[in-house]
Amino acid sequence: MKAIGLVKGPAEAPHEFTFVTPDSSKIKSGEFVYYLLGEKKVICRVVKRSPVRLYPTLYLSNPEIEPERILRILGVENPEFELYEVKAVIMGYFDEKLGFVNPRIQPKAGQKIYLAEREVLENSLFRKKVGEVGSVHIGYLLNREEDIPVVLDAALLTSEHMCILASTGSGKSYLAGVLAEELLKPYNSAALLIFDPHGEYHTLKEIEGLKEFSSGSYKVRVRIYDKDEIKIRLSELEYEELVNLLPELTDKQEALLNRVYRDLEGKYFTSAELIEKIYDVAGESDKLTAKALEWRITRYVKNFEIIDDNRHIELKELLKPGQASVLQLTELGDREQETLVSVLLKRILNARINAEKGLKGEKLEYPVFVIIEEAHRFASKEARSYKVLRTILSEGRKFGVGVCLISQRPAKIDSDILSQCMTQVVMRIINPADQEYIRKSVESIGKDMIEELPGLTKGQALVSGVALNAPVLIRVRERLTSHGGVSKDAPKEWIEWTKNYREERGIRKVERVKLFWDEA
Ligand SMILES: Nc1ncnc2c1ncn2[C@@H]1O[C@H](COP(=O)(O)OP(=O)(O)OP(=O)(O)O)[C@@H](O)[C@H]1O
Repeated sequence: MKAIGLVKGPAEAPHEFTFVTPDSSKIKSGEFVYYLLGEKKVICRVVKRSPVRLYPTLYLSNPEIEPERILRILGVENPEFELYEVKAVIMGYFDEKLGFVNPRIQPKAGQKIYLAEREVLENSLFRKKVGEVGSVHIGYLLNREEDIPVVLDAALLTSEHMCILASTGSGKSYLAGVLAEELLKPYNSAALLIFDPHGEYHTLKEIEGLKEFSSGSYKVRVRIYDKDEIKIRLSELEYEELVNLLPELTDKQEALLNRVYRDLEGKYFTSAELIEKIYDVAGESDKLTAKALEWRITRYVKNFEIIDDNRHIELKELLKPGQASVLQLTELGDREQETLVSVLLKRILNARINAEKGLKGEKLEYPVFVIIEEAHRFASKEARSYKVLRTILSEGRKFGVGVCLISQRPAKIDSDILSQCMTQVVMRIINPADQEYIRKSVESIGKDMIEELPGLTKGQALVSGVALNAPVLIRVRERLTSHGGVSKDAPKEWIEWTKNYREERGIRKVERVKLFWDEA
């Protein structure tokens, strides 16, 4: 146990203090240190480091001569000339039952500060150990060169919802892939659904051949659903969802459709039956309105390929423990995507409620976890899927429907929804409006932590919330499967395309015809 600094005194807030440390201790923001209170180690998080003594400018005037040499020439024994003042926030000593307990006693001036050892961090910051049942190993502590695993509690992560927020290209979907891998390990065996608007998650299929994902009778499965397999039944659409698909309805048409829908609610019907019912209810007096509705239903609803009279995705096929289902939305339009998310999530929530309450109807007997990429498109107030997402975020935990929202535009996600994500993973965010929005919507992220966000690089993140005991900065672990969202190498693809094009057409390099003067 080697001291790295000495306490200088209290800082602005009662739970903060400063200590002085030489540059060699390499203490950075986000690091964990402690002071002793009797036997107890009171753990503190470093939030700021500012220089108190630097080399005089004159010592730095010749790049060929190191300032330490000048000091030695001047007879200064200790070459640790640069000193830093570090602000630390007291988290408390760790108690197995209570978590961090703030002793409300500041360290005394001159008291020694120690760097928190690996064991101290592993036992206090995380609720789980790597490989334990219900553990999610997403990476390592950022500030340490040695690999200190960052492990989240899968139960809290999946039931209390989570979000991954970052500017584009920061590594959100890479991290979501790590999360999916962890949840599909035998010690979690999750029932996982991924809404994948950019086709980035098909590579998870590689899991099926990896030894890390099989144990005894456990065999993991990854199902990729493309456009042709994604179907929702017409009769599963709520009235508003159907109206949203039919542009420019007149008041009269809406009123007629509404009446028909009230009669059909909860029943299974085809588009022909819906149209027949419209004519029935309209009678002779409203035949023209019925005709206009028939025309719209035939033209617009039938145009949506995902809407089918009979077929729909079976929930029990889609969601099973030890299986990830990836819904590839790449070829679907925005309206189709939102309608799909809305209808499917509603069915999933109802199936969970039915199972938990022993009600009739479709049931899912186990909790499920849903990853939603591009969440700002589905969770903004204007989105068709907003209502169901808000319900799931506020009530889903009671019924075992957990959600992970991933977005590069957090400010577009409704704040009520975002504030229900109890574990937050925030990566590099440059836009100040997004930073401010996160600070306001996410309680556990303080101002000092927000300041870290622009300085993070690809694959680094701030993780906070219920799935661990204290916020930490991490570097994301390497994926076991390849990442499906790798940025395009355009020149490589252009060269490849040109080569194939020439080969397909038998275009060979034309040798220049030799002319008589070439011979000369
Ligand atoms: N932890 C990591 N280790 C190694 N490479 C990474 C890591 N995180 C991201 N990358 C690489 O960085 C690139 C961008 O990552 P990713 O696709 O996850 O970003 P993103 O935030 O999801 O971007 P977008 O918003 O555009 O979807 C990819 O090529 C990926 O392979």
